[in-house]
Amino acid sequence: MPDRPFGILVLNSISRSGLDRLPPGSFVVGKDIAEPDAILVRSADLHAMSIPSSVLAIARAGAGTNNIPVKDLSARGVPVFNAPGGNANAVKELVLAGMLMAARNLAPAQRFVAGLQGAGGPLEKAIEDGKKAFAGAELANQTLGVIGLGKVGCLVADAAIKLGMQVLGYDPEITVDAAWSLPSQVKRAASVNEVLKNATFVSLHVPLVPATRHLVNADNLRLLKPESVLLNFSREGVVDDGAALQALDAQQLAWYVCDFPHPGILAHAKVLAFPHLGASTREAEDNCAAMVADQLREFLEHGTIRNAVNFPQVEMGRESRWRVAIANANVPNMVGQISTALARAGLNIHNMVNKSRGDMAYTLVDVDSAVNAQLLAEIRAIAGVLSVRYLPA
Ligand SMILES: NC(=O)c1ccc[n+]([C@@H]2O[C@H](COP(=O)([O-])OP(=O)(O)OC[C@H]3O[C@@H](n4cnc5c(N)ncnc54)[C@H](O)[C@@H]3O)[C@@H](O)[C@H]2O)c1
Ligand SMILES: O=C(O)CC[C@@H](O)C(=O)O
Repeated sequence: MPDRPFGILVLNSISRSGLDRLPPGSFVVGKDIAEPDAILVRSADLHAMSIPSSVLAIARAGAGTNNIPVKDLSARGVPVFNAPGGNANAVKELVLAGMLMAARNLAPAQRFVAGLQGAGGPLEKAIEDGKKAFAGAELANQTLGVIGLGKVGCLVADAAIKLGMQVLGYDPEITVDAAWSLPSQVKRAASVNEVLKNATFVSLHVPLVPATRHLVNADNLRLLKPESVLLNFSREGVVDDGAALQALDAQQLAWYVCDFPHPGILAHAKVLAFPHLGASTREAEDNCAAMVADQLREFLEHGTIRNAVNFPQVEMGRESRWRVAIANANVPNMVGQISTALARAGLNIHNMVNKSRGDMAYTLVDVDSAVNAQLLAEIRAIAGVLSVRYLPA
């Protein structure tokens, strides 16, 4: 353990039930930590800030990591943790709310009723005369297209099936676990276009990456039926919002439900915009904060990597007091060079694990005696080694 507590810089409001998992003796947690060992964040834009060289890990208390410069951090050997599934139920419930709000015209209906305040005349008559304008449609038997069948998309698909909807799903990289968790009634689409052509409700649940920017755009919005509802709980940028507004104006689209408001869409009568509210429930905030706090603590204290978006899962039970954690490029002979350096220093390897994912690899080595600063410097100097940490228990 280090001779001082780990410093954790907190950049957004993070649930206490997560922060309380970082005990005061071992961690100093706050908004003003000068040289933090780690950063805990929700939606704050880390692209806009210079991340101090002291930072060993970033933990995102949520799913999306597009607000974090993951590539740059990978090059520094810094893992970026997130909380897969921690807020999925919260998002699912808001998607259902969005579908119902659109299908039943609830926002204009509510505005109509609020407008009756002080209008004079018999309220009952005004209500009965006015309600015709807000008659809607039921969800049952309609088709929902789900684009992105990860943690959120699978729950949305499942809930829609339970509501009696038909579900058409598209995800070219669906995981085996996600495929197993989907109800058998979900039909598989071969493309975004197939979903747009056949669904009346289309809900997006993909990360924002270069390949998903403007996934829904002027070209493919034309495929929608005029009564369609598009729901974007993914990210601003996944839909070309200008094209969505044009589709609304041209009556090629009935509603655009969006969790990422910006000046261009705020005032449109057919936009239902929420203030990035998908994950804002007590339960989701607690889940995500607890998950990332545990992952951060395990990493800082033992080098364990669980749920990093840029590193493999690496866990090794601790059987010796002396552990070295090495992040390195996934190139040949890294393990050979690390073991040779340890052997040259007369250290016996007690246990070792090395895993890779894409360009990144990570090695945990437990040795039978203490490691000195010179050996750590030698390992650090091996070409391809990105970071080295000594973690004596
Ligand atoms: N509104 C909110 O508050 C809120 C909350 C949680 C997540 N999100 C957003 O939703 C996204 C999804 O969350 P999740 O927890 O389900 O993530 P996830 O990683 O579990 O699922 C994402 C899925 O998208 C799929 N995918 C990637 N590219 C695709 C493409 N081109 N076409 C179709 N599918 C594609 C992946 O294969 C994966 O299965 C997050 O990245 C985040 O941006 C928003
Ligand atoms: O932290 C939040 O409120 C939003 C999180 C959400 O966008 C996510 O990607 O998990």
